[in-house]
Amino acid sequence: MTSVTLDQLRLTFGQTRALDGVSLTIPSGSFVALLGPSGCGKTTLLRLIAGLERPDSGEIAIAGRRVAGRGQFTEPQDRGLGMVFQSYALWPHLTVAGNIGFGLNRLARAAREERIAEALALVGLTGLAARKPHELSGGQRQRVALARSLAARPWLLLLDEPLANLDTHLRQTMLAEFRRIHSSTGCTMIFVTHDQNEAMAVADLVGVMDRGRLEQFAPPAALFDRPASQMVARFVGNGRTLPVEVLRRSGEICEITLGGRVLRLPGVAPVGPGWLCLHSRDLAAQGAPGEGFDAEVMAARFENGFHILEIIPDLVPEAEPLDLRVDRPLAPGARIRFALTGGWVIPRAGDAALTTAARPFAAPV
Ligand SMILES: Nc1ncnc2c1ncn2[C@@H]1O[C@H](COP(=O)(O)OP(=O)(O)OP(=O)(O)O)[C@@H](O)[C@H]1O
Repeated sequence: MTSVTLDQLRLTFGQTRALDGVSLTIPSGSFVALLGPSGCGKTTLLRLIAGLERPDSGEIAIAGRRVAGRGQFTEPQDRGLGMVFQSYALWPHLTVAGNIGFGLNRLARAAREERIAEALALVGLTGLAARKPHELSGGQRQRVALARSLAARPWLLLLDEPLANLDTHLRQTMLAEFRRIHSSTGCTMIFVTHDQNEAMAVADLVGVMDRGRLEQFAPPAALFDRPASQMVARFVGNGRTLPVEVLRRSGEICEITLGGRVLRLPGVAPVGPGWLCLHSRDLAAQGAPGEGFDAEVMAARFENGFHILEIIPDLVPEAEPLDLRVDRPLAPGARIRFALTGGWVIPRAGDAALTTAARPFAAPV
């Protein structure tokens, strides 16, 4: 079976530290997304696994066999993997069948045709074998590129932003296809994307990267529920972090002060400075006087069928606005009261200098 183990991978291009000590174990048969802002090192990591780059230091093992590190290097074609890129790179003069069978010359004709038919069926293109790439839609071309990789029956498939050139509707269709192909082939898939909705929709496990480092590797829900760092808390789901003081911790409940108020919320921070990580689902509009927090409405927007208010709590005036879902919009300047219904408290060690008003990460495209 095909697990992938990365141990302390480092790679520098000139002055740029593209990867800065990444360690990760990708279980055999899993569907993993590598996610992070532009330039965080996702593609570099994928290229290292593929063998298209050599690490400065660290090791890579595929299916328990070392392919890079300690003086060893296995060429890409000998790693038993398939790759699908953003650009489909199909041969324009070959038919769909010709493109898919291109790398299968070592097989006898009958076996090759069987593989082509099998790959076409896997991606739902049976019947289009005789077409040329220019006679296909963008989505169909992407499927041919996928079929070409699958025809070699790889145990490890690397996908580098494979949906970047497709429109929203086609992306959704292809995401469903990836999941279906993953469950029917059982191969390990590693998918690079900067679009977190895409990552969350397809992957069993998501690796969030930032500035060449792996911040967290966890199932999608855990990135929301239990972010490991301020970066993950803010990047995933457009989260916010508020500075708090942790007074006491008992198991996974932290007693904190937020703007002078004492609260008990889930978390794992030791006594001392902490971040309270919040998403809009952790806030509820609440009318009861004397309870909750007072806030001022800064802006309102309509998103995915909900009215969202951007509010600044009176107790934390320096905070970046929090998102609050409401039934009806309120004008900027209006007052509102809200309750905290959840959140996750993490330590503020090391990044205490970061302000809560730090620039938000770019929204997913
Ligand atoms: N061949 C190269 N030569 C010089 N610098 C490089 C090279 N490849 C990558 N880099 C730099 O390494 C860093 C990581 O790049 P990488 O392409 O891995 O990021 P990424 O997370 O995939 O970004 P994006 O989402 O924009 O594709 C970036 O700062 C990039 O400019």
